[in-house]
Amino acid sequence: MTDAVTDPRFVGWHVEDDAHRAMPHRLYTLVFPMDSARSRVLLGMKKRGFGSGKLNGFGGKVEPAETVEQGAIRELAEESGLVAAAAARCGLLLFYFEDSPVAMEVHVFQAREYSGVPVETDEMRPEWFGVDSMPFDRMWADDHIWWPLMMRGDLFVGRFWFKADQVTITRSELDRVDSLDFAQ
Ligand SMILES: CNc1ncnc2c1ncn2[C@@H]1O[C@H](COP(=O)(O)OP(=O)(O)OP(=O)(O)O)[C@@H](O)[C@H]1O
Repeated sequence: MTDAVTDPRFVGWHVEDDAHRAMPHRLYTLVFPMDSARSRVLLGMKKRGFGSGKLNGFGGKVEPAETVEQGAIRELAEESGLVAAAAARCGLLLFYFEDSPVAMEVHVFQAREYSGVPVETDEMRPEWFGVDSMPFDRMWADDHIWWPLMMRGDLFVGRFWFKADQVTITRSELDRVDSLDFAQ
């Protein structure tokens, strides 16, 4: 596994305080395939592993030999069957769980053009939802907080502190940013 502390792709240090910057970070992607013509977004019901039972975008850990965007496109294909040539950066999320010494650095993307049709995989069961009727009660507790910014087209950076129950948020920060260019 990539050494999370020295991973040169880690960009959280641009927005973190000294204490959190010193934590090991693991990089993840989170991709939302958009169907703008019908104001829909594809979510997947996670069938196993971290976050199982929740609806979420598609994504996972970034592999050592790929860029974050390549990882986003790869996970989208693996988990949903959709093939995208590019993914647009929307935000950066940092998650701290009280029982974990490793911070999660999640790079959020939208896929606006893609080919293929959604297929159920071992990991995810895909389903379309209207962007104005999101099933936030079946998603991660942070999602409803930053979702409106993403829908407005604002770029954002969020930090969320979770209890070990993976439900309770004890502290949060969310900022609109002019650029995510540091997150290359
Ligand atoms: C805490 N609040 C959260 N809010 C919204 N999304 C969250 C999240 N916490 C994790 N996520 C996303 O959940 C996926 C986990 O990925 P995860 O299944 O662990 O990775 P990967 O597919 O590589 O796993 P395998 O080890 O191969 O099974 C990944 O998209 C990551 O961005």
